[in-house]
Amino acid sequence: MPQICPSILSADFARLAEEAEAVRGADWLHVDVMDNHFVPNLTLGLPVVESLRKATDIPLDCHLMIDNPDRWAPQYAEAGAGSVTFHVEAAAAPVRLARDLRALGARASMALRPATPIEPYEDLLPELDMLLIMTVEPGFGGQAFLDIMLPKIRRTRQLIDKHGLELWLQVDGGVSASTIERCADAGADVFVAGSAVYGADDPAAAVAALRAQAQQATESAPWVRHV
Ligand SMILES: O=C(CO)[C@@H](O)[C@H](O)COP(=O)(O)O
Repeated sequence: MPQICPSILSADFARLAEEAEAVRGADWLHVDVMDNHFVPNLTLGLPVVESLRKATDIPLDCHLMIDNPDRWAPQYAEAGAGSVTFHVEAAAAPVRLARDLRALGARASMALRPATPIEPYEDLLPELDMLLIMTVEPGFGGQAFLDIMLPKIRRTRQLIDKHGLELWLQVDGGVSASTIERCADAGADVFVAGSAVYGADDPAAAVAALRAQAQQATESAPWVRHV
């Protein structure tokens, strides 16, 4: 079943509790943490995650676009994030960090910028619960989807299948009604959508519609084994 994660980067930061309520039915609430070093934007941090955790039942999917995730990521797990994503380009010891996150009870997830290939990290995949392939340069919402990421999504799905892993494959950036089917067909099963959800008149209906589209595309996708 495809999962949809509305990104609160496109929400009204002055009304985050209401904005979480507006996407009831979403699988995860995607929380973009940016430090103005790893990416050229500054968003929110631990205190906001701690408050959001109390304000919504939707599990939090924290995407850390920050330097030194080895130091900070475990604190997001302790703050109640159900899933914590760090960037491999920023992590000093990604295996140790993934193990630390799992030990704290969070799902461990690793992200790749568009120019970072998956192949050097094949042996790390069993240490992860999710792999995030960025389909825009990280930093801002509302950017155009990078079609050139589709082969990387396909190759990653092949690696997941080759090793028989239960790893989720997430895509983030420019995911919308016009791109989600291509992502699902290539092998993604977890979809972050910011402007496509919060820019809609009815964000909860947009979540349901995106999930239905992804489900339909997944049913006929070449990577799905029908038993
Ligand atoms: O991480 C990021 C941007 O760096 C994303 O999570 C954006 O928030 C996605 O926004 P849309 O591209 O869906 O508008």
